[in-house]
Amino acid sequence: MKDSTRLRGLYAITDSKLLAEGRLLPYVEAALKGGARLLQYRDKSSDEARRLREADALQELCARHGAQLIINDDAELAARLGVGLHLGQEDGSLAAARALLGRQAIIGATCHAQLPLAEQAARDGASYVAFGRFFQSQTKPGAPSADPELLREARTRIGLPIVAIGGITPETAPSLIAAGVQMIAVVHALFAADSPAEVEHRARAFSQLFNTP
Ligand SMILES: Cc1ncc(COP(=O)(O)OP(=O)(O)O)c(N)n1
Ligand SMILES: Cc1nc(C(=O)O)sc1CCOP(=O)(O)O
Ligand SMILES: [Mg+2]
Repeated sequence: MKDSTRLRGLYAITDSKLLAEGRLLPYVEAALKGGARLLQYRDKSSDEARRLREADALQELCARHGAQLIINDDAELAARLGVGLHLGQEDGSLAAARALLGRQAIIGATCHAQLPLAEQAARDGASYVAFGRFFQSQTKPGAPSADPELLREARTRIGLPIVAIGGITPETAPSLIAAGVQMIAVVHALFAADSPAEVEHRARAFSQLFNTP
């Protein structure tokens, strides 16, 4: 499948606090049932065995629902599972990750609000570039802020799918989609929910925003 078709829609990102105590798999499955196309496993712990176990289970869920698994920060784990990777500016060389994971792997890069970072990521072999944070984020309040105006220029200068992230809700997502982003990456507005049914409902609301022409 071409990147342009698989890299579009809701991009769900896990959170170890919101998805603790047995919620990881049922909540992620609900997000996938609600239409999430990409799932990022974002776990900042150093418990290698648990990370491998959880990523393995998420890979199986993603395969069942036709979604793509992306590992945050950890190129070795992505290589071990043969899945995608998301790297920030402090997370190591994107070009080296591309060499490790191969041409087909989805590799994303955080570019904050800086088009030159996105242009460099494109040269280094990124599959998508991520800009943010566009709104107040409960998950990462200290992330540098970005103005949605940036997206219009990004669309003309960067020939890769664009992800928007940071405090995005079903109410704020439409303006970003109208500005040309292909994916909306969400943690809190998706997973801070009381039940899997609520997560599925929220995922569906985000996903439907991509159905309109
Ligand atoms: C889709 C997406 N965009 C941006 C980020 C942030 O990555 P990074 O700057 O490396 O910060 P951490 O997520 O590692 O705290 C992301 N994870 N996903
Ligand atoms: C992990 C992350 N990176 C960001 C960036 O701007 O680079 S914002 C963010 C958190 C996204 O979670 P929420 O949808 O809860 O705001
Ligand atoms: Mg990172």
